[in-house]
Amino acid sequence: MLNIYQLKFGYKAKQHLFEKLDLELSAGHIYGLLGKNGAGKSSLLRMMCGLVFPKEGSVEAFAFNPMQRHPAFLQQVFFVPEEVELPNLKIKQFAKINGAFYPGFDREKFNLLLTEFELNIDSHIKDLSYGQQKKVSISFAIATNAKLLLLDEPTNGLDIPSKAQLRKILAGHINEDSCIVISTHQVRDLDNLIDSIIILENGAIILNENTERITEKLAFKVLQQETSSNVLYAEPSLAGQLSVLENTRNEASKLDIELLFNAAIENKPEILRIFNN
Ligand SMILES: Nc1ncnc2c1ncn2[C@@H]1O[C@H](COP(=O)(O)OP(=O)(O)OP(=O)(O)O)[C@@H](O)[C@H]1O
Repeated sequence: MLNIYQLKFGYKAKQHLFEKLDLELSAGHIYGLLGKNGAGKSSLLRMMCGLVFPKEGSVEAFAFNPMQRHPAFLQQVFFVPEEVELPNLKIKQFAKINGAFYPGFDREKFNLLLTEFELNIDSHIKDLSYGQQKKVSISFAIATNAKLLLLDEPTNGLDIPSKAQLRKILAGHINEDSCIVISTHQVRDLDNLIDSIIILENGAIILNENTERITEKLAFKVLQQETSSNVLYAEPSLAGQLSVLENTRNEASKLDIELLFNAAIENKPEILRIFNN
């Protein structure tokens, strides 16, 4: 679906945000893109849809080079930025004008999603709250049926019931021809939705694995003390030490994305060793 090879990129001539970054995304998956503030998550999403260009290396998305901004490519990709900016129109006018650009745009689906988010298609966008505008943007993005859906912090600004609705909607939207990449710090909002985790750190991808393989290789446990030599990372909690261990005994455990992220940042060499074995 998308291949990034040996990517070098920076906004300034001598400062590189990415160095030799490789990434492969497959259709049928919902990826969670994680990284610290400033790691370059939004920049990477922008690169995937051809809004910024690499200095070296290549990006290929379903046989297109996003840099060329070919209409047939742009019709198949949709990026929802963290801060949405919608035009001063009624929702229905917005959908009519912009939907024309996307051959796969499904008006009925758009109406349905608006209803699920309790929005009225006759409302004027300028009368909506920030969270409501975000819902319009996400609904439109999903209704385009784009192959590649890129969402930057989609749950920011959404109220608690809407986060659950968004999870349900995205889970129902994914199919074997499409791929969703969600950049987020709010990992708990997307728990049980994301099926693959990408961690971006220091200009490179240090982890790109599906959740099954992660729990095959790692165990997430609450320990009363750090007794096991397999502990890769631990942090205190009221219940005990929240710990990430190498899963040498094939134990079943539930993935804790936040803990995984902290383990990957704090103990990168060991995490790399385990997944590259
Ligand atoms: N248009 C721009 N011009 C110059 N520098 C930029 C631009 N956009 C982003 N940057 C810089 O690139 C770096 C990565 O920014 P980016 O927004 O991609 O990171 P991020 O991982 O999405 O961060 P956050 O989690 O804080 O949203 C930051 O140091 C930022 O200041």
